[in-house]
Amino acid sequence: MVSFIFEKAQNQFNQQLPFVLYRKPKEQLLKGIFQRDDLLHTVGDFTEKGFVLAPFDDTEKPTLIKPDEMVKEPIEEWNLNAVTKNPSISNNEEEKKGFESLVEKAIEVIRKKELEKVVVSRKKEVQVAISAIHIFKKLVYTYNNALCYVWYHPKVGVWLGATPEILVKTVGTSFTTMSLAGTQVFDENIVNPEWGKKELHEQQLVTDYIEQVLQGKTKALKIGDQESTRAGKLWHLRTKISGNFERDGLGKLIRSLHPTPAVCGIPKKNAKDFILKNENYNRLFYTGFLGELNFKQEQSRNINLKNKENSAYKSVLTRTELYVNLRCMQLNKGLATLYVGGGITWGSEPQKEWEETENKSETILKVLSD
Ligand SMILES: C=C(O[C@H]1C=CC=C(C(=O)O)[C@@H]1O)C(=O)O
Repeated sequence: MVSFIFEKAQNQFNQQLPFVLYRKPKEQLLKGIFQRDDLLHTVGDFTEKGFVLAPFDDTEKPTLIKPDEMVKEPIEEWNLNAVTKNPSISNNEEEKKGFESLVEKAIEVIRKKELEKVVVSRKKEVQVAISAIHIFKKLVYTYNNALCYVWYHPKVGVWLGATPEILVKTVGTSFTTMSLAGTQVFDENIVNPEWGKKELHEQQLVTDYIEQVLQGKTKALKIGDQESTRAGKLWHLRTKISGNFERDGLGKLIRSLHPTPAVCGIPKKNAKDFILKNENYNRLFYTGFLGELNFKQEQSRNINLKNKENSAYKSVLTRTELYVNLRCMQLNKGLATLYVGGGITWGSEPQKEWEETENKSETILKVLSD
């Protein structure tokens, strides 16, 4: 059976019109949002509705795909046999040396106490011979716990990814977010991974920072326990955080969270300055955020259990669900640019940080090959 959602996405590509296809973590439903014109819409005060894709640099405006048409379709068996050859990877010694010296520089600045933590990153280029939609299908099949997406705008290009990190989810005026940091390779013989001091400290810094920026701006703030969470072939440390925010305060909430120290650092301004000055490339949408902004959700509530006819009424709540854009890539005429990074603290070692970014790049590399 030909899938309507993929046919529609292909038509949008052919007509150079914006769209996004995505599958939320653990859901068996594909969603598509299609825009009828090719205008590059942006988000101003976060009261807009649509699918947002925001860059790392929070001084630049997020883009918005207008939901002129929204389609949902259950996930089916797709034919994924069309892959031709393995990607050729351009990794070389110079890239490794360059990244390790960036890490050394970051450690130096941390030792001078100008920064407590900074996330440094790099890009990696790979030639691929498969289409964006095919890569997206493989992401969906491979990563059940991630938000998988393919996003296209004729004035920006194609982005794809499978991210494990929530920036913020809101329903009405309640929100949940998470502090995610610390990485180790998944080993199927280990059920509960043990964490070293460096990782525990690195992740705690993120939790403390989020708690601090949300204190005073939100109510009923709850910080969960540190737990291990799996993202493909990796483990991360995570703490769930929840609370309530002011009505009309969504923009303020998002702006206080983004970019979190899981992708930028502490203090935020110094870390961002360090990144912009030293990384020597533009992160664009990597470590930005993406997802549904101000969607409507119908909620049924029982108000009188004795009287069945009047037992339920429906209220409509506004819902937002944004993810941090990690484990992602940009696709341009067969050239895939992958983006990977890691958090640097006092205990970091350049060689290990390089290996960590190599492991992170496997999330995407795995679906680019047979
Ligand atoms: C910056 C990335 O990951 C972040 C999220 C989880 C764990 C991280 C870490 O262990 O360094 C990073 O903070 C990336 O995947 O490119």
